[in-house]
Amino acid sequence: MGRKVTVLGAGAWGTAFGQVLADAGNEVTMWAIEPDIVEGIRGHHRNAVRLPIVEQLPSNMTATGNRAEAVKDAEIIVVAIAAQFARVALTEFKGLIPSNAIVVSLMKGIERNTNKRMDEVVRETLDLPAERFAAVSGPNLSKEIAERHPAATVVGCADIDNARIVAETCTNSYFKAFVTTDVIGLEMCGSLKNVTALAVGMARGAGYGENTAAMIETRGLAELTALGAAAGADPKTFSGLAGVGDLIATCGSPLSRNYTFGSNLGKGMSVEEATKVSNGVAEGVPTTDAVVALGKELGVPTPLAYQMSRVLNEGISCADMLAGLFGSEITAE
Ligand SMILES: NC(=O)C1=CN([C@@H]2O[C@H](COP(=O)(O)OP(=O)(O)OC[C@H]3O[C@@H](n4cnc5c(N)ncnc54)[C@H](OP(=O)(O)O)[C@@H]3O)[C@@H](O)[C@H]2O)C=CC1
Ligand SMILES: O=C(CO)COP(=O)(O)O
Repeated sequence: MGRKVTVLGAGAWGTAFGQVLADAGNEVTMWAIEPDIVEGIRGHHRNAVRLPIVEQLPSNMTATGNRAEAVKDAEIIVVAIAAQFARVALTEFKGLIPSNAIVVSLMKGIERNTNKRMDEVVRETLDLPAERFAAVSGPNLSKEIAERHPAATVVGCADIDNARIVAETCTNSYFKAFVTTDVIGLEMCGSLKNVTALAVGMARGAGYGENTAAMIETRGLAELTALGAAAGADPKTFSGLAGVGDLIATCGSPLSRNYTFGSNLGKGMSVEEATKVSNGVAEGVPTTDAVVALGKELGVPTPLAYQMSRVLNEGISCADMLAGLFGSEITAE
C-alpha cells in the first residue's frame, strides 16, 4: 500500500522524483513557493516552468502552497530545494513536521559560509534525530527519469530500516533504490561530483577531448574520496552508484546543469552569463568554495576545487585551470 509523501520544492528533480513516488503507488503532495507552479500541478497536472518535458503528471500527485497543509499527516517528507536556500526555506517548516515522519534530502550541495553538508543543515534546522533523516543520491539526471528511463539510486540513513522504508517507497518498475548507512558518503559524493562536472564541462567547452575529461574525472574522484573519507565517509561508497556512477552520468551529459555551466565557461562565457542561461541551479558553483574551505579544515588537498574556485572567482582560463592541477614534482598516483 502506498504512503503519504510530501515533496518540498517543485524544481526539475523535485517534480521528477514526485512522479517516481506517484508511479510507485504513493499519494504525493508537492509544495512550492510559486503560485503558478502550484496551480499548474494541482489544476493541470503539469509543471510547465521546471519540468515541461512531462505533458501529464500522474493523477495521484497534487500540490499546495500552504506549508501546514503540505506536511500534515505526511509519513515521508522529501526536500528538493536549491541547497543554498534549504536552511531559510526549512526554518518555515520547523514545528509543522509530524513527529514520526522521515525527512529525505535530494539535494547535492555544501552550504556556503558554514561548509555544512545537507544532512547537517536539514537536521539542525528541523531539530531532527539522525535516524529520521535520509539522503538520496545517485546517477539521476531528472529529464531521463521524468521520461521513465531505467535508473537506480542509493538511500542512506543511520537507521537501515528507515533507509529500507524510503527505498521501498521510491522503487518502481523503472527506478530502483539501494540502501546504505553511509549518509556522509552519499552527501559528499553528490555534492563534490558537481565541482568535477563543472571542470569536465569546461574542458569540453574549450574543445578538449576524452583524455582530458578522463584525467579530470579520475583526479576529481580521488579528491572527493579523500575529502569524504576525512569527513567520516566509507571509501567504498565512492566506487558505487552515488560515486563513480553519478560522476559518469553528470560529467558525460549536457543534461547536467553543472556540466553545461562549465561548458559555457569553456566556450568563453563569464560566470554571470553562464548563470543567466542556466536551466536550473548549478550547485557546483556555490559548493566549490565550500569544498576548498572544507579541505583546509580537514587537512586534505583539493587542487581541483581550488583551481575551479579560481575559475569562478578570478576568471582564469581552462588551460590555466588544468595547468594548476599538478605541481612540477613527479609523484606517485
Ligand atoms: N535536476 C537533477 O537532475 C538533479 C538534482 N539534484 C539536486 O536536487 C536539488 C534540487 O534540484 P532541482 O529540482 O533540479 O533544481 P531546480 O533549479 O529545478 O529547482 C530548485 C528548487 O529550489 C527551490 N527554491 C529555491 N530557492 C528557494 C527558497 N528560498 N525557498 C523555497 N524554495 C526555493 C525552487 O523553487 P522555485 O521553483 O519556486 O524557484 C525550486 O523548486 C539540487 O540540490 C540538485 O543538485 C539531485 C539529483 C538530480
Ligand atoms: O545530480 C545530477 C545527476 O545525478 C544532476 O546534475 P545537475 O545538477 O548538474 O543537473
